[in-house]
Amino acid sequence: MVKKSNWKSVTIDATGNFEGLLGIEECTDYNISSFSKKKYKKRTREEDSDGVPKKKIKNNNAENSNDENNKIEEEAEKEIMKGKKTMQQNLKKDKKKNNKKVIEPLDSKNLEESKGENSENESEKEISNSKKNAKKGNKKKKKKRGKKGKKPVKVDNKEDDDQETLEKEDIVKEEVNMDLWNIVPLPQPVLDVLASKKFTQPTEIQTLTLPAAILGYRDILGAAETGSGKTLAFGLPIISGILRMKKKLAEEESESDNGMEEDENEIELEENDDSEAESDENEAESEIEDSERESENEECEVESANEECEAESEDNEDYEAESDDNEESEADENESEEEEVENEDSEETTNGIGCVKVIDDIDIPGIQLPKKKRKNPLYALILTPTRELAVQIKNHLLPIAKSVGIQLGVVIGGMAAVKQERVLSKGPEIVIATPGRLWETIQQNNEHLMNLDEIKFLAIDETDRMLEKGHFQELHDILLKINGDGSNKQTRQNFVFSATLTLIHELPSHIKKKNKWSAKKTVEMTPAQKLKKVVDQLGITNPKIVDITKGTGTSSTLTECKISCTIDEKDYYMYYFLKRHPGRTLVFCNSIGCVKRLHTLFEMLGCKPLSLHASMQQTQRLKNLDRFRDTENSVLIATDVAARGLDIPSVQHVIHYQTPRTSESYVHRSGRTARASKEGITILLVEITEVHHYINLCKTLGKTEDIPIFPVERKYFEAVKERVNLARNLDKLDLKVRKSTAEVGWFEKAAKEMDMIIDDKAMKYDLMDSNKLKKECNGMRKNLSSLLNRPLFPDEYRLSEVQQGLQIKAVLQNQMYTRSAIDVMKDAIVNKKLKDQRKIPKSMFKKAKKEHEVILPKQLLKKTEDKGSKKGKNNRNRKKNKN
Ligand SMILES: Nc1ncnc2c1ncn2[C@@H]1O[C@H](COP(=O)(O)OP(=O)(O)OP(=O)(O)O)[C@@H](O)[C@H]1O
Repeated sequence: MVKKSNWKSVTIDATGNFEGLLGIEECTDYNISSFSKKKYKKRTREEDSDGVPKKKIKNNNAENSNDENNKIEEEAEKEIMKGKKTMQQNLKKDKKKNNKKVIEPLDSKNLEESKGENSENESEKEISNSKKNAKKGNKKKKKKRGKKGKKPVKVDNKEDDDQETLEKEDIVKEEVNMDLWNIVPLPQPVLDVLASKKFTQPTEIQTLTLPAAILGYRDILGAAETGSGKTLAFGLPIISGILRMKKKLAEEESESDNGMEEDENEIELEENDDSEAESDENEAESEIEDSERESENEECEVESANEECEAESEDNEDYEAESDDNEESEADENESEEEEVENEDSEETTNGIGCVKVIDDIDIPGIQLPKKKRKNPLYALILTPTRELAVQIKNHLLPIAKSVGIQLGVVIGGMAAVKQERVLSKGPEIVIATPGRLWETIQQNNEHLMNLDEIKFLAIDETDRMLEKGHFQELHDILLKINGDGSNKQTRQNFVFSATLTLIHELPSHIKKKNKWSAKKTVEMTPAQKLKKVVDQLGITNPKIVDITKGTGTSSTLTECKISCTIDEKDYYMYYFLKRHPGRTLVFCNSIGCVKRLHTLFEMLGCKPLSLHASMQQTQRLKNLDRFRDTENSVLIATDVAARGLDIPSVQHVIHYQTPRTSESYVHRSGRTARASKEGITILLVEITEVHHYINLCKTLGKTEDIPIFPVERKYFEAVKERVNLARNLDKLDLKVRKSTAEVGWFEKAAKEMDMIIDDKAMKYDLMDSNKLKKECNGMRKNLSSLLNRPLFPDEYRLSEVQQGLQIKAVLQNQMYTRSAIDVMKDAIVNKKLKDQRKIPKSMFKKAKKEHEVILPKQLLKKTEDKGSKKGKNNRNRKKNKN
């Protein structure tokens, strides 16, 4: 565009009809500049502030300048020739940006046009961005502020609240000392995210694995207790690795671009015979411009990546069709806006200097055009056994990835195919997936998953579960695909993590028996052999093995206990526990049927339980998990789908309603509490048929002592039983009512369809039965609700008095009432130990005394002897007195 201009009047030296012509002016001094993004921004802002619509300005300009353009063009041609090189380089950059567009041979006019094209493209982006921004309104503004705040730059003349945010964030930064993360070089934005989460230092597993993974690029086999931070132990190396790769790729690209530029420059030099000094100047100029543009483009890319990430996170969090529609309609709106903007721009450019002719996909001999820019390749794949875990890992890594412009995508069962397609079409660098859906998507030839054998990072969370025989056949297929012909194996970094990676089972009794008689004996695996098997299955070479599980896999902050009972009593104990020790409680069952039964029963008992199992709808599964997370005293009854990896903050209690079949299951279920150094308690309900599972479990986990028994106050048990029994009966009756109503309904319907005449009497009896049952059911429901309204524990009586105003009592009783299960159990353990100590036989004490006599210094011994003699004298005196 023409930037600065001076106009001089020109005398007309010609004959002809000049009616209506006032005079001609010549532009004598002007500059032509390319349309930089920042300048454009400024311009649009000015226009906006004038309150004049953009389109109008463009048209007016066009009218005024139409007749002037010819002259300007002539003069401009000279100037343009000077800046030809600069233009060419700008052109190249723009071609790279728009990659599908090829500019016609580089004569001066086209250069001019290309300039217009440059500005057009940039302005197109700008306008569409600004429109989008305007639409997003305050939300977007807030986000931008956040971004600005992250940069430790002092900004003057900012809005007050901007400054405030900066100051606040600076304060936060000052408070959080992140020096302990210096073991590895992490980008500042990543450290900022970690600081905001108050992760002031790496956990043990992170300390032991991050340097080898990030600095040594080693494969990692990590076994650490549940809740110890394994996700970041593989997440951070993957993110920082991708960043490094992207940076390297960008450097290589810019190098090859420079090479190409040089070649083209040489051709130019031959053509134009420009002076050396001039070309140097232009080169320098163009370099500066290029670098400016590049940095702008980078910013732009990162921003858009971030936006996409955000959108995606929303996508993934919400599986509802409703939101789908909204998103789609929003996308449509944006598209139409962009179209509008395109039209505006084309009007502008055709009227002004930048007249552009664009031909798609034409190769110009002698000019090597940049390859069509490929969408982000897939760098990393994270595989998990459950959908919830995949979503959780995404949520855990998202803020970190987002801070450095890396996108994450989730591929899990239960997700709508359209949504799945959309997620992958964005080209996320990291895909987190469950094996089943991933394999399905691969088989549908999804473009983003085509080059799985070229991925640079592979993480398998809960690996032992994933590689178990009979599970996840798809995983083996996926691994075959990833390993391909084996050529990329060496360049891929692998992460294998689990809390039970090195847990070894005792041989089952039937194999032991078999071993007795057969010559071919099955030998128990050692942890090393188990790891080797994993390494072989995955095709990993020379991994760094870190095992800090200390044989158990459970956290040291976990308090374990059990309740031995009959199968019938399990409901009583569970109800007692939930009522006596309110708190976020996760109850595990071995089957979906059991989950369903307990859900109905405890719903009737007013415990408002949530449930989670594999045959539920994915939306409901995630909703229930969220509710459980958000409600303080909530109860989630689940199968083992919730056992692995789920990180729900502040789960206080885990109840194993049924003894888990494997020790791995016990470890992972129990690991939902006592996470990240917090305390938690796990209670195992063991009935007689489960004892052998319990014994196996203790053996595998290397327990030398029986798991201690949780103390239950028996005095409340009658009231507990009464309620639970009533609820059970109600449940049974309710089922009967539903059955009979369904039967009557079915009979009537079938008779109608078959045009049968029904015996009214028989029908009447059926209906009477059904109504009678309903009445009975309602009566029982009333009884139960009045029972439930009464306090179960005496403390509760006093609590209700408290509600009437006795506040001092409230404090005391509240303390009594909410006494935590952990405290109760800890007290019980201590008391039991004290009792056991008292139980030590006298002979043991004598022996101990003898040992002490050897160790104790002579002086002390004398004192104790003196005391003993004094005591002896006193005793003798007492006896004498008595006599
Ligand atoms: N460096 C850290 N400092 C403090 N907390 C951390 C740190 N790293 C991770 N955490 C937190 O610890 C909790 C457990 O982390 P994570 O889910 O990664 O554990 P895990 O070892 O994978 O557990 P599981 O074996 O059950 O899957 C999370 O809430 C996470 O935010």
